[in-house]
Parts: sequence; structure tokens; C-alpha cells
Amino acid sequence: MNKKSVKDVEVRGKRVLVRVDFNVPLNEQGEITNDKRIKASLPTILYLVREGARVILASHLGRPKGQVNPKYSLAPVAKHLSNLLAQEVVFAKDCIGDSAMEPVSKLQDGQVLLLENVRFHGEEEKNDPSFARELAGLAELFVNDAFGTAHRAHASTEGVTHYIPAVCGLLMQKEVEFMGNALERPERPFVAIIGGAKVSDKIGVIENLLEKVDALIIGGGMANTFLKAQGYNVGKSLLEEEKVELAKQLIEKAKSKGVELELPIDVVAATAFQADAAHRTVRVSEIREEEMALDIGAATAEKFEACISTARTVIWNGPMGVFEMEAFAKGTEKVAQAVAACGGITIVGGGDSVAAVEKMKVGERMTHISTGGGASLEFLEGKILPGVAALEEA
Ligand SMILES: Nc1ncnc2c1ncn2[C@@H]1O[C@H](COP(=O)(O)OP(=O)(O)O)[C@@H](O)[C@H]1O
Ligand SMILES: O=C(OP(=O)(O)O)[C@H](O)COP(=O)(O)O
Repeated sequence: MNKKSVKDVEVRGKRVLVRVDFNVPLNEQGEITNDKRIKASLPTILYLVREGARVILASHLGRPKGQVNPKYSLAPVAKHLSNLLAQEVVFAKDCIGDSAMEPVSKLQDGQVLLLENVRFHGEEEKNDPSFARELAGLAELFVNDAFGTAHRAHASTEGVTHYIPAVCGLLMQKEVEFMGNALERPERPFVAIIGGAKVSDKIGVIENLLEKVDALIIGGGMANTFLKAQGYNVGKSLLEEEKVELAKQLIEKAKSKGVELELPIDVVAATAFQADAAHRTVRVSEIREEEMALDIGAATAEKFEACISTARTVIWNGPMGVFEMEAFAKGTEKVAQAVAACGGITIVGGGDSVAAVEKMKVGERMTHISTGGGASLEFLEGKILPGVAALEEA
């Protein structure tokens, strides 16, 4: 990546505003149920602490729509981070004004402070310049480490870069390098696996990937629209009727580009969208009117596994079936195992795909698991992420 990183600038004794993505899931009691995103930001925070910077962390949590809402307070995150760092994390009750300025002015070299949720101010998502200037006014340097929010042009991701020097953090650098290298300089064969529920969500991704990959595997609910485009009856399966024409065009595009397009040849068909629904594995030509395809079948999984086993680079986004239900999790499980075993560079993005990989306990065997769902999709679509674009060139 040709952006300056936190390691390219002097940070000792400086107040450094670090945008992190601490948008973590909380339960009813306000406890953090998955701290992966917090842990992923530790390399940058620890680097700054060790280098003697005064670290001011900013993040959003949830979508409080510009209102102060205790449900979305970052206070529990400050406590958790303090445990992870084994040092005090000062919590500021607001991200601007005296409640922020005062504790920031007291920070010593190597100390860490977390500002309250930036989305408690409507100006954040509007990328309001005076709000951005106030935030920037807290610090002398800006570090963006929030890959998960890099697709948003908000005050704390883009606006602040107009007022103080702005560089990328170590997580941001890692995310962009892994995915950028895979897309631009892949070791071949390069195989992309796209699944999940909706074609419409991932059209841009498929179109962009068809320009780059050697093989494209399509599974999950979105495969039904392609099966329909191939002339099969998909019964009551999830289908985007208005995208069937587009699916036909994508099948043609794959042909003309010489990309091997792998679609299901059999599916697990059920009579209801339920964990205990009666189900059977059938060829795609045999799906009955009253059935819905909820997973890829064993023959398809085998075909997908064979394709994945040859890959030197794999990008995976979206599960192969309704993996949340045991009866329809096998396809995703087999694909996860095949990706983990392929021996190439393997990159997983997307909230549900990451959840699936964790559920299958193969996360450790992947080269890179992205912390961004929406951000990684936009990256794979070939879009410029505003939070990255705004950072200084190296
Ligand atoms: N055949 C299917 N029919 C209906 N839903 C499906 C099917 N296959 C997968 N899904 C659902 O797709 C959802 C994930 O889709 P998506 O949000 O696109 O993935 P990701 O978060 O990885 O990008 C899961 O909740 C899964 O149950
Ligand atoms: O969790 C996030 O996105 P993701 O669920 O797409 O990974 C990011 O923190 C961005 O949050 P937003 O989609 O409310 O802007």
C-alpha cells in the first residue's frame, strides 16, 4: 500500500488521535460477546504506547443516530481494553468539548484514553467540517486503524484528515495489503468463493472478481438465481427473480473471460425454512415446487473442494448454506475445511462467513480474516475506500 503508516512518522510525546473500529457485539447486560475487533487494534495501540505517544482512541458503536444513548456507550469497551493492555484506559464522557479536552490535556506519554461514541453526534455521519475540526483539535496526528469503517466518509474517518497529518494504522495496512495483493498480484490459480443470501448485495463483487480470478465458485442462497438462469426450477428457494437476466449475463461473461464458473449440481432441499424441516439431497434438476434449497449437496461440495484444492489464492465471502442450522451447515463446513487445507493464501471477509469459519474452528488456519464486512465487500468490488484514500501518500 502506498500510504504512510504510523511507523513512518514521529509519535513520541505527541497527542495521536487513532480511529479504531470498536463496533463490537454487546449482550443485554452490556457485556462484549466478541472482542476480535478490539484485539485486532492492539498492535497499533501497543506500538504507540511503547513509542511514548499520548493515545486518544475514537470509535463508533452501533447506530445511535446522533443521540446520546447509554446502550451504545463505549464505557464497557474502555474497561475491556484496559484489561487487555494491562494498563489504565481513561474514558472521556464525550468526544468533543471540555469533557474530551480536559482529560486529553492531562495525558502523559504512553497513556491511553478512549473517547465516547462519536455517533452520539449527528455531525459524525454527516462528515460535518466543524465537528471534524474539533475532533482533530484534540491531537497533532491522526492514525486510521478502522478498516471496518473505512467505507464510510465520516468526520472521524475522513473529515479529520483535512486538519492534521493522517497516516494508516497497522491493522488498516494489513487488511489493505492482504486484500490488495490478492486482487492485484495473486498467486494463481486464484479462486473466489461467493455465497450468502443475496445476489443484489454482491453483484459488484462478482463483476469485479470475474476480471481477476481463474475460477469463481457460487453457493448459498445466491446460487439459486444462477440455477434459475441456467433453466432449473428452484421451487420455493430464495430467489431474486429480477436478477435472473443479470445472472445469465454473468454466466456469459465468465465464459468469455475464460473463468471457470462453479455452480451447484445438487442441493439439500427442505420443505420449510426450519432447523428440523424434512430434507433430502437432490440434483438441481429435481427440486420440487414445494421445496427450498438450503445448502449445497455432497456432490457439489466435492466439486467445489476439488477446485479449491488447486488454488494458490482464495478469497471467500458468504456461507454455502443456512449454516446456522445444523442440518444445512455441511456445505459451508466442507468448503471451510477445503479452504483451510489448500495451502495457498486464504482470505475470509464478511460477517457471516467469519462467524462460519469460527464456528467450524478453522480460523487459525486462514491467512487473513478481515475485520470488515461492508468494507471488505466494497474493497472486493474495486471501490476506493474513503477512509484509506484520505491518508497521506508514502
Ligand atoms: N440457500 C440459502 N437460502 C437462504 N439463506 C441462505 C442460504 N444460504 C445461505 N443463506 C444465508 O445467508 C446469510 C449470510 O449471507 P451474507 O450476509 O450475504 O453473508 P456475509 O455476512 O458473509 O457477507 C446467512 O444468514 C445464511 O443463513
Ligand atoms: O460493523 C461494521 O460494519 P460490518 O458489519 O459491515 O462489518 C462497521 O463498524 C461499520 O458500521 P456501520 O455499517 O454502522 O457504518
